[in-house]
Amino acid sequence: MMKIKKVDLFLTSMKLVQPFRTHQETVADRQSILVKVTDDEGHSGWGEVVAFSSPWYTEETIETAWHMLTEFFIPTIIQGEWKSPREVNEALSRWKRNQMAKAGIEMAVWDLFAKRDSVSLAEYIGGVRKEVKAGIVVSMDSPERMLSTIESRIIEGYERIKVKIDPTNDYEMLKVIKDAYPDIALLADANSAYSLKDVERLKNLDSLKLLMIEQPLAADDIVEHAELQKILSTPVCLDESIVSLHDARNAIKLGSCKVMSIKIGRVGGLANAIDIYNLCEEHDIPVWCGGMLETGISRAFHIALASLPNFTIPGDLSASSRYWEQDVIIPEVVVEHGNVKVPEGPGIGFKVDETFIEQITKRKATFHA
Ligand SMILES: O=C(O)CCC(=O)c1ccccc1C(=O)O
Ligand SMILES: [Mg+2]
Repeated sequence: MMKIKKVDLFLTSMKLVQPFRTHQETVADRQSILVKVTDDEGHSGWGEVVAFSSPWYTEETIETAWHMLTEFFIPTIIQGEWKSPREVNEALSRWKRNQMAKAGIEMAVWDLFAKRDSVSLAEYIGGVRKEVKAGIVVSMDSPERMLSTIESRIIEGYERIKVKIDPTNDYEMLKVIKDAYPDIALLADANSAYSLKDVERLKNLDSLKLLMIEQPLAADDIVEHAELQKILSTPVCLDESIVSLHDARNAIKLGSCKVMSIKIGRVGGLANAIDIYNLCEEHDIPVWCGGMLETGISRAFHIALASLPNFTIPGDLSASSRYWEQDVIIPEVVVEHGNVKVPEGPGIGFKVDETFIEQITKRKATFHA
């Protein structure tokens, strides 16, 4: 049994080393909500809300998440006695959606349980890999600048490259990259920039033999994605469309994708992420682990998740230094020979730098049982 005695919220702001550009939004200053839960024995666990300041990726924002946490989710979990992180996830499921806000606190509870039991989070969830494959995302830019960024990343050891595309910047830019690096594992993420009207444009990308195309259509275009996948030989990967196990089930049933990206925040927590992972394994759908321009806390969770055996495709797992001058964890995440080591220490396996967190905190709140 676990009694949660205290919850601390830190609304932080960190400058990205480079602004991150998609067709919808440019992120330069990254706000996050870092969540610390403490039990009655003095153990504590950390989680992170990966919503953005504006609702460009999903409908949540940092402020809606703050509201949900303070008014509903913290009061729901701070009074009970919990047998497992899953039980906390189920208690939160009585409230609708708001997946990233839920995930932020649910993750902290997973870290807390693993720390109390003195096992690494990876081991706690059945992870087997000692290291996981890294991957890099190159934000939208001119083809020349994207090519030179890709060159540096390849030198740093990344073997899988993802680029952002939209209808004004797709085939030609991808062709330039493919011609320069014919052997690189290349995928394109459209973040819903297309509709079925663009089917010829998308079909034209088939000749590039991309690893996959990520989220070409809108988040709720689950039926349209199935139509598109029938026409394309390139595998479709869903990102924004999958925010629950139910969504994953529908997508598989309809044939809306051949690959799925799993992000703990997007799907409302680690328990849901594991459920989606298991469902995909049952249906031979390869999965990979996404990223959210997150701090080291959420990244640590994604590293633990990616240590499960069926994460066969390198994810958006990059070094801390690709995003931040300084990360909130010690040591920071590093990529060596294209891999990230899965930490073996208890819980997330990184020390959380609370002194640094205090420095970047814009708003703080503490809740007692
Ligand atoms: O490097 C990362 O953290 C992932 C970059 C990325 O593509 C992304 C970042 C934030 C939100 C959505 C996405 C996405 O996968 O669509
Ligand atoms: Mg994506």
